[in-house]
Amino acid sequence: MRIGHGFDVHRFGPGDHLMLGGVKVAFEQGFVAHSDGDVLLHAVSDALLGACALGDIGHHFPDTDPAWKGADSRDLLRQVMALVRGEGYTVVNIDATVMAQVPKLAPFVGAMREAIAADLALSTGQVNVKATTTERLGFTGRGEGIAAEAVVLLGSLEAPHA
Ligand SMILES: Nc1ccn([C@@H]2O[C@H](COP(=O)(O)O)[C@@H](O)[C@H]2O)c(=O)n1
Ligand SMILES: C[C@@]1(CO)OP(=O)(O)OP(=O)(O)OC[C@H]1O
Repeated sequence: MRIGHGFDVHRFGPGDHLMLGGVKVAFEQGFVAHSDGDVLLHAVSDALLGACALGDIGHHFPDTDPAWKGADSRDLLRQVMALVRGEGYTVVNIDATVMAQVPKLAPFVGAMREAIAADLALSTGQVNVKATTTERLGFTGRGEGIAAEAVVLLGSLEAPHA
């Protein structure tokens, strides 16, 4: 078995929606990013890569490469999962936390879990997403951006729970 951890931050900038966990969330700002800025999927992707000692998404999809300009982070996540399978692993479970003072995310959490589960060929019971405000403290609390953290547990493709 292998464990992995991911963390990512994106600041708010001009825009009218956020992509979070593969879900479009209407908002008065967007994310500043090379890709669609989906900070939750980036944290999950980094956790998967971390569990396999394969570096991070900045290594695999550099923000200097025009190929990833405006990229759909669900595409990046699926590519990361292909790398994980190539190493002989599958996901046992994922737990993620989004730190966001705004917007209110509880109504979107179910759809985020479904999107992540679909991209990784998991059941929704293997994917948990949580949100917390950080109580108006720090950059997230001031509403300057959003942070996300994820941990994943991988098992071997032959015997996932061994
Ligand atoms: N952006 C957010 C942040 C939090 N929630 C939900 O509100 C509840 C209370 O949050 P705390 O900051 O006190 O941890 C919690 O259950 C979160 O799910 C949210 O929907 N959107
Ligand atoms: C996702 C990538 C793709 O170029 O760019 P960003 O959307 O800027 O996201 P970040 O987490 O800052 O860096 C990882 C990059 O690989």
